[in-house]
Amino acid sequence: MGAQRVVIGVDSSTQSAKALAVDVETGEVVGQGRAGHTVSGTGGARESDPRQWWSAFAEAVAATGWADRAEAVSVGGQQHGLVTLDADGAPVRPALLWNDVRSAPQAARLVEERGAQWWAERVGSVPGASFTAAKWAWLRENEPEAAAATAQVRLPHDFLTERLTGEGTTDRGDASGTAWWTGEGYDPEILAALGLTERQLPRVLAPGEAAGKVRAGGPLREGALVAPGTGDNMAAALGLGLAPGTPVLSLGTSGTVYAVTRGRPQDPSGTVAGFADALGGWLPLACTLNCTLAVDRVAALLGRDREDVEPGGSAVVLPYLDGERTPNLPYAAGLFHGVRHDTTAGQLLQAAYDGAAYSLLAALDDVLRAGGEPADDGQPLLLIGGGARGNAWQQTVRRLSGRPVQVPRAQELVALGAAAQAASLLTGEAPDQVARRWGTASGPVLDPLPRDTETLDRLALTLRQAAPLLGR
Ligand SMILES: Nc1ncnc2c1ncn2[C@@H]1O[C@H](COP(=O)(O)OP(=O)(O)O)[C@@H](O)[C@H]1O
Ligand SMILES: O=C(CO)[C@@H](O)[C@H](O)COP(=O)(O)O
Repeated sequence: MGAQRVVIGVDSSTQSAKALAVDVETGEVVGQGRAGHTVSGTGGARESDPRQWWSAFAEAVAATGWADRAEAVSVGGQQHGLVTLDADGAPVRPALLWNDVRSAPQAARLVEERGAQWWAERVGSVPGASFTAAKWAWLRENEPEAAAATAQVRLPHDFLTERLTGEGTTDRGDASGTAWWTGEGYDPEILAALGLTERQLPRVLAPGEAAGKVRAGGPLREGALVAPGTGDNMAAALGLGLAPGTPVLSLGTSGTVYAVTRGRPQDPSGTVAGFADALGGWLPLACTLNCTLAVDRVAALLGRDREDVEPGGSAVVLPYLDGERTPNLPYAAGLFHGVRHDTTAGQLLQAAYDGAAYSLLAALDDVLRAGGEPADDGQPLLLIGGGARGNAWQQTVRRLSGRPVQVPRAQELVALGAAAQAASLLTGEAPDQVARRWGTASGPVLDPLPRDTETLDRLALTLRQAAPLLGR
């Protein structure tokens, strides 16, 4: 028998770095590690120090016990974040994260200048506040000295990959969240309008092309192969070995709903972002800013455990504590409505789950349609992310979707997808094929429940009627 071959996959997400050491042959997780990040900012601001991502990465990787032996590594990271580096490669300022909504006016201006249809056709997405282009426009306007000091612009996963290899690289999945990459290359017209040049951006690797090798002095074995990495949602799609048309709902800091599609999506309404996946296909996706953290915050305000929900009542909660992206309400705050004397704390908490799941489920068919895949209500919805472990989340999704829900036993699908990318460099297989061989998507399928149309209608009506309160 040959020696055991192990790779490391990392998820550098909003709240923490999570690393898995995985046996290439069997997919068995042989070691894991986790280290937290700090997100700072009040109001609409959300920032993190990229140097802290790097130390959390090193800590998480070391905790797997395989850092000095793993043959290859890959990094999946939170999408969109603007990392600005000076001429020496040091961060000019903290990174502006995907959920920083201060860039909402700049996003609105970008869309106003050229029209939503133009953006959807040109880059697949209508840029909202989360997109890197809007963040760069915010920086130029609000901190011109920082923009002027920026020699290189990176995304979170690019930053970590470059620290490993010394090469400025990215991949098509993460590049598609910038709003300055067309699906074929960087768009010179958009870059010129933003005062950026291609030389400031990383090289976009082809799917399966190695980013390089680990340099000496880092947290991993020198010479280990480094796979391209990608955005966290693209990595999770790889980690599930996702076939075209299978819908996924991810419940984490962000809520996302997406599918791999063969067709290039374009949604001029802006609800669905037309991302690329990490292979040669597409990943239409809708994303909310308020998901597990918002619901946990409501539970804490009510003094309840997160599982302590009760059915019934007339309360509606729109848990838009961070502003919201789907629907596009960056200036909104949370709203409690329909509360009566007999409303219980458990019903209010359930209403917060309902409000957080509502827009994601409402966007599910749009996601499939945008990529030209048929919507089939009988097909199981794959439920992943930290929230997927919670019973209240599972029951909420079953009740509001009316679909069968499959909960993969494997956790940390972003890190697993990154590990599959790393393994594919060693075996020559496609990364999604590796994940299918590892059986990462398998898990119990929960039967569908009758769709709770009464709650869905109440949420839709409240959203419409509350529009003046949720706008600017
Ligand atoms: N057993 C559980 N039940 C419900 N929610 C959970 C459970 N475990 C973790 N979570 C939620 O998962 C979230 C983290 O999910 P994760 O997918 O790791 O987030 P991210 O990758 O965005 O940092 C936490 O905010 C927490 O609310
Ligand atoms: O902005 C998006 C997708 O467009 C988010 O999904 C981020 O990629 C953050 O991911 P998590 O930290 O919640 O996993």
